[in-house]
Amino acid sequence: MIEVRDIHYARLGTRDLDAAERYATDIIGLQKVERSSDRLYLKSDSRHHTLAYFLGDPAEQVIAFELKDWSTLGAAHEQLRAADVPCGMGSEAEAADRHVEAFMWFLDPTGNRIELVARPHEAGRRYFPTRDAGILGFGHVGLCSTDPVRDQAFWLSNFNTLVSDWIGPCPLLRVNARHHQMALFAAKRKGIQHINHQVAEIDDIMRAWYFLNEKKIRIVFGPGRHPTSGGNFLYFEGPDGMIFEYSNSDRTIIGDLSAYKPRQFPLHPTSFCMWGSKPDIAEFKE
Ligand SMILES: O=C/C=C/C(C(=O)O)=C(/O)C(=O)O
Ligand SMILES: [Fe+2]
Repeated sequence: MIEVRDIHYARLGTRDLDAAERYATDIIGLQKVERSSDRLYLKSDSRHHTLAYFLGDPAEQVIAFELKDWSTLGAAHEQLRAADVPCGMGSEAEAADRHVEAFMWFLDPTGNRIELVARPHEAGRRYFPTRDAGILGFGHVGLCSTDPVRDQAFWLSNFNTLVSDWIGPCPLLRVNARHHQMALFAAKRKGIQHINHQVAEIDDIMRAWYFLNEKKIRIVFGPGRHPTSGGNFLYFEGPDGMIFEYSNSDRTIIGDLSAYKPRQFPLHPTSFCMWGSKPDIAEFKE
């Protein structure tokens, strides 16, 4: 069993780093920590970065989880290799590019590239953005899955992943006390379906709604409230069609974990928003 602590970063290819930088800093409210001709690192909390853009194909999208115990990296690689999962160890140069001491990569059954990182770098300075969006940190991703039942089995059998809730066949998965760090949404493609940043309160969601409308950013879902995590949310479109979400999903599952029962929600609009907001996101439609 591979034990991970939390989701750590997303890495996205883009053909236009300048546009990505403007959007990430001026619109989302992330802080630029480093920029070169082919890299952009953005931070949202105490870590060196939680989102990186590289000059390349926007279809290349990666998420990373931090291992609970850095010394299990070799064993994790061995476990996945023995299970015939496409995987490999990262080189020293690739680890330096990710600001981690070491890492490995693998492909989930849909073909999503996932990285497992050991000893990722903290920042010596706190997160200090130029736009105050109320961001508390990187929350979770929605990941596209061509078969959520198959991919759920992959995550449950290889990792310390637990189901918090389902919407139809799609699981919202946690690896720690927070409601979810990854949700698998049925799609015809691989890739990241949305990237979530947690914000402090509902006022941040509504302030963002006015701000994004003023900036003519396409809102694709919300403002609303998820019955699953209980969070208020707002989804909006970013560079290369990536969907970003703000939410204040503060539901935690602690104490006697065996007593928590994952809840099954039907594939119905009320399972996505309890207020009645309708998504303009393919994977959130019935
Ligand atoms: O509408 C489905 C999404 C639910 C939630 C939630 O419960 O917070 C998410 O944010 C998500 O899965 O991405
Ligand atoms: Fe989300």
